[in-house]
Amino acid sequence: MSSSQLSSTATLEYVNTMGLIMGIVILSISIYVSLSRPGSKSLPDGVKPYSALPGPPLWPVVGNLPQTVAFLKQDAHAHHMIWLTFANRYGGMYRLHIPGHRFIVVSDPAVLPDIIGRPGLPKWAAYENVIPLVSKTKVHTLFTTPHSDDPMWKAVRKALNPAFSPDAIRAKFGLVVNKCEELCSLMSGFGPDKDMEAQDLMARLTLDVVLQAGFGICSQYLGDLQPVPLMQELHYAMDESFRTFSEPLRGMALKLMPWLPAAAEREGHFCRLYAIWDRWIQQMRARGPCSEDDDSMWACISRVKDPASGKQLEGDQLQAEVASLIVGGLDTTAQTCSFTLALLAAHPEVQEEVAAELEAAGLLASRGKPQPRRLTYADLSKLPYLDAVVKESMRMYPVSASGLGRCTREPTVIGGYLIPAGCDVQINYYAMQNAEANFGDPQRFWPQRWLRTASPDAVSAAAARHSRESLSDNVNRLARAFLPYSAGPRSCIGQPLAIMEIPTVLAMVLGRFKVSLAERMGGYEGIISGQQNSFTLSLKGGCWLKFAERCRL
Ligand code: HEM
Repeated sequence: MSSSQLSSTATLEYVNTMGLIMGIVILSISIYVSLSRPGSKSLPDGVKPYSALPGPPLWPVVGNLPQTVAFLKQDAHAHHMIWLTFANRYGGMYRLHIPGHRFIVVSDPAVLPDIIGRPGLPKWAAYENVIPLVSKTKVHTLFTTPHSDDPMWKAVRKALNPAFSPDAIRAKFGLVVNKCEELCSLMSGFGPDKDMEAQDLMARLTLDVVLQAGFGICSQYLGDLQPVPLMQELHYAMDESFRTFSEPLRGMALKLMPWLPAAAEREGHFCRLYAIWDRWIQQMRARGPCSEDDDSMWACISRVKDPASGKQLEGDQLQAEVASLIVGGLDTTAQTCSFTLALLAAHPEVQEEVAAELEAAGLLASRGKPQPRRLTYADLSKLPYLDAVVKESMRMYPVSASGLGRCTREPTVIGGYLIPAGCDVQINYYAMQNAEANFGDPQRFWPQRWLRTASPDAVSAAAARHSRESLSDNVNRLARAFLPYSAGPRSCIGQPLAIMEIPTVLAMVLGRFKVSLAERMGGYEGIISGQQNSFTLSLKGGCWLKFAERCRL
């Protein structure tokens, strides 16, 4: 490391440490002020004041110092686990005492209708951290627009619907199958002893699919295994944007001191990222206008007219919408596939259940049948156990772990409490889907809990507490606390593509290979301790797996 880099690192460390000390001083003052603030005087009947919300006492500092330090400094990527600990301790809606910041975390599904889709609750400011990933002029996109009554948001969402219609998704199925064939050949070539990093492989496959299916760009990232510039730049940018959020003083320091090597490095990465988006847009434009029956994402976006000017989207606005679709579909789908493979590798008995289901459908390779029949679109709806496995994996490791963030603009009743204006409200999907109140034995990877045909003794411990409820009610109750794609008007627009792509990848890979954890993962414990949350949930250090061909076992 050069001396200038060292001094840059030292400066940033100094700024962060000073920030921490200042934070503690400000915190102490604000705790004093907030404790001496009188409660709300007149409340509607049955509504409790904000101050009555349970929560960690004087969080973050007093009584929770280790977690505070972890959160503020070393391990901001682990905050989803802290939120879960608090959900189990303080219940389905609690507040955090953060200096100068009102913040509630919700994991009780009964409270969701008070938040999701409610007019007057815009997306919170944290979404703005996504903007620099997709736009150099910092324009809002479908994902970041705060209000769902925004005319531009409505126009883009409406225009994009055909790209995710059942017919459009079915039409892309063949492309996904071809990519999975390519993936299987690659795995077969590496042999059973090679450690393969599933997150990288899945991201390559997903990027090839979204670029080709959505934007007509025939990339070969899966085939050539060279570093993928978009993934390199995007992951740097995500990490950097996340740090701006978790270490605000670092972001400020980099802005105020552009001569620091770290600032120049940041600038270089973002320039390269924007150049990639630019290049792809030029490629798409070079193909000329789209035909009327083209329902690709690119064709749909190209048809959007700005409600204010009546003109088609262009420049950075167009590029940002395209980029946000690619970013939205990339790590989410890829990490879901890799978490599911890792969980199956760590639970061989569940993997064998999947194999039995695939075998019954003629989709499993074996010594006597090295080439199983080709997966069809119709097969996807006939694999209930695989579907339950995907649900269980998405329950335990929802890639959008931080869930949904909204902000109150005026005093608002949520979950029976009067929440003051200016409060950030988070439905933390990780906490909700792993909370003991919502799922029996939540730490157990147990796909059976999702099966309506499960035998009575397969009913979860939570269902046992509701002993008179039918299995079907049990599954419906679980589904209320399960929102990996979110819900309401701002739910995931790409869900139809993901729910076609994920089981296709899994059915084809598991039909050909037996998956096991590489030694370096350190067993199931390694999955639990390796999880990190920045924009999406992933495994720190990679998801290392081995793939042994079933026809050679
Ligand atoms: C496993 C796969 C996926 C998961 C778990 C997932 C999850 C989510 C969630 C939870 C949201 C709501 C976020 C919030 O309100 O904060 C969301 C929104 C969104 N997703 Fe996905 N997503 C997936 C795949 C995709 C794909 C394949 C695409 C596009 C190709 C996509 C594009 C988007 C966009 C554009 C939004 C913003 C929608 C709006 O606000 O109107 N996602 N996604």
